[in-house]
Amino acid sequence: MSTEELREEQQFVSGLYARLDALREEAESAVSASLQQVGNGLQARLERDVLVAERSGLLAALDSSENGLCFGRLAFRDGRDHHIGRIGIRASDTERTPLVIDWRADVARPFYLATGHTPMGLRRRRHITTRGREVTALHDEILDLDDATRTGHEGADADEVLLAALGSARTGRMQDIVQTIQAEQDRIIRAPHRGVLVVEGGPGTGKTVVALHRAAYLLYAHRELLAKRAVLIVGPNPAFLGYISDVLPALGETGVLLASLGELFPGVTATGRDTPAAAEVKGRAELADVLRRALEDRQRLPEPGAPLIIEHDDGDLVLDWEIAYEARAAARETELPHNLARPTFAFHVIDALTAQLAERIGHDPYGGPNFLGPDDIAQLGKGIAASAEVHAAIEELWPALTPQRFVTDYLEEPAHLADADAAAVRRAPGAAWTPADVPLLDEAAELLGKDDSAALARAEAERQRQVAYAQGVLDVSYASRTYEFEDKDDEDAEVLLAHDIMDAERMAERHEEADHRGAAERAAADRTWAFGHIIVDEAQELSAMAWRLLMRRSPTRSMTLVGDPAQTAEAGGVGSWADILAPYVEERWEFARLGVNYRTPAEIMALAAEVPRRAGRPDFEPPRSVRATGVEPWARRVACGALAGAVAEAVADAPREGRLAVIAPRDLHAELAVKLPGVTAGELPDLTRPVVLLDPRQAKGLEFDTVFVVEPSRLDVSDLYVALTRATQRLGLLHTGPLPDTLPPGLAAD
Ligand SMILES: Nc1ncnc2c1ncn2[C@@H]1O[C@H](COP(=O)(O)OP(=O)(O)OP(=O)(O)O)[C@@H](O)[C@H]1O
Repeated sequence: MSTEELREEQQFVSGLYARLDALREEAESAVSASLQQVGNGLQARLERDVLVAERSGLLAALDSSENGLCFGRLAFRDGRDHHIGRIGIRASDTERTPLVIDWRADVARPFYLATGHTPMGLRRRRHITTRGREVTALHDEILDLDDATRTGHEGADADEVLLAALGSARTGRMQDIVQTIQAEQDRIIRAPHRGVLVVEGGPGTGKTVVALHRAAYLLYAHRELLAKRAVLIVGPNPAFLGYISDVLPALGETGVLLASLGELFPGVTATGRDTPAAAEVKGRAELADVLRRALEDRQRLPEPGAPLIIEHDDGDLVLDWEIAYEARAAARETELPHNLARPTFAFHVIDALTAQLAERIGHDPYGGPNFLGPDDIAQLGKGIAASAEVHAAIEELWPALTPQRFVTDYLEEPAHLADADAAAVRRAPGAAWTPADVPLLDEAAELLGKDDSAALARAEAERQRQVAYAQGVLDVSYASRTYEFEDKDDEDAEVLLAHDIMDAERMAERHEEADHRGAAERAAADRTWAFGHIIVDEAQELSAMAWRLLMRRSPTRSMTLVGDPAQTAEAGGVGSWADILAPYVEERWEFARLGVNYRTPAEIMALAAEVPRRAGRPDFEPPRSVRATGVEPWARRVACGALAGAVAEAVADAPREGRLAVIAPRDLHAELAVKLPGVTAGELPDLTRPVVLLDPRQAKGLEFDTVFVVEPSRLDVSDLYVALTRATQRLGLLHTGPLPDTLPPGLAAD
């Protein structure tokens, strides 16, 4: 009986792959045919571009669905029967019957949420396990206890599929979890996209993976908006972003920008590192005010009685305190950013100097009216406005500044800070930018403002061009027919049909929306881009200044923030969600908690939980581990000079499967690396290699089958907690001195 079920399921899945192949072939030949098309004129070009863009996006989605295309099946009590997969696919018949439903569609929801208690209309839920295109196993859960039919695939343990996924060897890249999303995670993934949602959870509770699936879900449910405005995912560092970078493409989504804070100021690469003290000072909210005052300092006046003397063909001009003061007051009164207020300052200075010169040249010694007429004065003014010397004087008093110039000058001579703080942030000329500098640059860019009238004019011209371009397509009905390979609850399927689109303006917008990757790329290059949704991982690490930057990128405050205050490492990290959010949304934010640890086995978590408990939080409750392995963590004390050798020995003895990390203080890396042939280390380690050497900060957010923590007594509380919670199977500690007080005495030797 069970083989019969398996055979039937295989037949269905094979048919599905045949349909996938056919769709792929169609899309491929449509792309190559249109690329060969050498039509002339706007209409032909548009026809080709629309097709190529749409079919290329379709192809990418189809390609990404090759593995695990179909992984579930729902049998409803009312007779409906749906297969669930990575994407929705319809048959080629005239009704375009849905063959498989996208996991994000509402109708797929019982796959994740239904329980024996709340069956959501289900009779049976089936997990389909595949290897390539072959169906290897079925797991059925009976949700309607009155239903006596049995398939022979009823599992004794409903979590079998989940446990298999969790116990499998790591690859160095995060995988998607569409097949095993848990109910508490599903609720977060599908939460409404408006407003701010905070997701808190301990290590391994799936915060990162849930955030990524939420991005995929939001792009599906609100594609109109989000494909155009793009989704931003902020992670702690580039290595981490590399680790998670496969998940969204595997879910068929590319309209997402992954970036660390240090990458959020276009044109700046933050490769430097701050001391903890410098990062803390730079992250304080008061820095916004400090920079504002520092900029006011750059709006200078000559000393009273010591005016600037400007050489001029018609005699020296005197730019004194009074003239500069009046000009500065007028410029400040505009309340425009510094660079945009500069023309007002310049205008007043030039005006005053012109009056000065006119007074001198046209002066009637006999007390009569000035000899010069308005035309003569205008002529004089032109001469002054064109004078390089006058410009230099204006530049000295009210310089045109770039954010880079201003922040560089500020950090070389920090003002408005206590001496110790100023000493912490002072930087040497030519030093590299650090991630904590990026919010300062962004703040500076706001204070300085940019004259973007030329860019706006260009954008408008481009829009007009797109509209004209789209006009051509309205007659091209075939060319703009695109595939709906997805069912998306039918009523608002994502179909772009030219003949549905009534005016060229709207068509131009639609064309722009279809360019998902384009939106993410455009966003990456535009400091003022307003994202459709922002997801922040390790949100507890961000400083007050970093939040200011992110909130500017999210004027609609559509955000998901995930984090774990117990893992806060950065001194500048903000303590509570309420403190972070109050300035921006007051109390209007939602909170969700994830309470199950899917990564760390119970044995390891029991040890890790001791760290916060012994560090002053005796009531600390870690997330509950979903599995135990029976393997206890161990500690090995070795003689001082024997540490690297002992680590190498432990690595050599460890099981080969999966990935292994040695987590050690940075200054030990050189001596450890020598003893670990083939190890990967440095700023951007290749996490797919079998053995990786990391410092605790780099290990944040990552996971490995086996972890060795070296010299735990040298790690502070949160770094130690993070390091201990990275293993999915085995944990060992290697140390030369006594273990820290934050670990229980009598930890088993291996
Ligand atoms: N429902 C699930 N099915 C399968 N695997 C899951 C599920 N939920 C989480 N996982 C796995 O658990 C591991 C931990 O997830 P993730 O890294 O997202 O946790 P986290 O809360 O961000 O952890 P940390 O705070 O320690 O970085 C990952 O391997 C993830 O794929």
